[in-house]
Amino acid sequence: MKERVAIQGYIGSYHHEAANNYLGNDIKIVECDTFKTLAKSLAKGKVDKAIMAIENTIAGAILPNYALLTKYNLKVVGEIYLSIQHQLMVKKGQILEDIKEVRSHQMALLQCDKFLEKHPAWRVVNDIDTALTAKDIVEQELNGVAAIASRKAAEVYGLDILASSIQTFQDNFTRFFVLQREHNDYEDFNKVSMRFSVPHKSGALVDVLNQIAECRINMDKIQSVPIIEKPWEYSFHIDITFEQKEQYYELLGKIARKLTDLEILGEYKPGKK
Ligand SMILES: O=C(O)C(=O)C[C@]1(C(=O)O)C=C[C@@H](O)C=C1
Repeated sequence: MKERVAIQGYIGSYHHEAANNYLGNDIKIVECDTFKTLAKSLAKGKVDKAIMAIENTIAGAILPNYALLTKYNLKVVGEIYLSIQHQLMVKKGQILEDIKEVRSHQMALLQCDKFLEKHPAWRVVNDIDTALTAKDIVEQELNGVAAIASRKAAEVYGLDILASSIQTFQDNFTRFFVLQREHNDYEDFNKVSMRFSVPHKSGALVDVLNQIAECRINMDKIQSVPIIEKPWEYSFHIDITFEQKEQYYELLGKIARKLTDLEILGEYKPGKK
């Protein structure tokens, strides 16, 4: 049986492209309207894996997704870095002057902020997913409406591209997590994502960071995420890479007893940047 893989969005979305890049084409894609539905589908065993965008080089972190990892107890087994080149597309025959409204996923709209500023008269509408906006234009024969989506979406649904690579900065990348219900037992991992909180006292976070430096471990990212039950308190999500696993085990030995809620979200191989 083919592996069932949940994506946020529809066929032709960036999540779809990320899933195929990592897992190949011989998989069963399960389309989910929201990140929450995606997380729930995986937690309930309706799919084997899920692909979840976590951060973008222009628009930043997708903060609610960090909370979903914890809420649904999902594990990171890999990551994908995808170049995101947004295209402005319309129903065949429509021209730039016809456009009154532009639709896309919220993150895609954020990434095209500069381009949209040049067209202040356009109504900007958030939608579930980039590919769905393209699909709707064709299926509902919408005039005066443009979608911001991938070249793949324009091909799949048959739209005309009026402007290419309209993101604010040409080098635009989104990082996706590959998620499962259980940890993978990879032998040769050299990247780890973990979450912890520290006591509200001076130097508590610095102490953890110092231990990372002492083990000669590189911290790729730190993200603070609000703890909703404790207003103005935060948990920290960090990604670390190292050469030898021993460095990581040494770090765990040093910090585990100081942190009450250390959680390993995943041990995996870094994606190709
Ligand atoms: O709408 C899509 O096509 C998606 O796959 C979603 C998404 C995101 O969630 O960030 C994925 C990559 C891009 O950053 C823009 C949108």
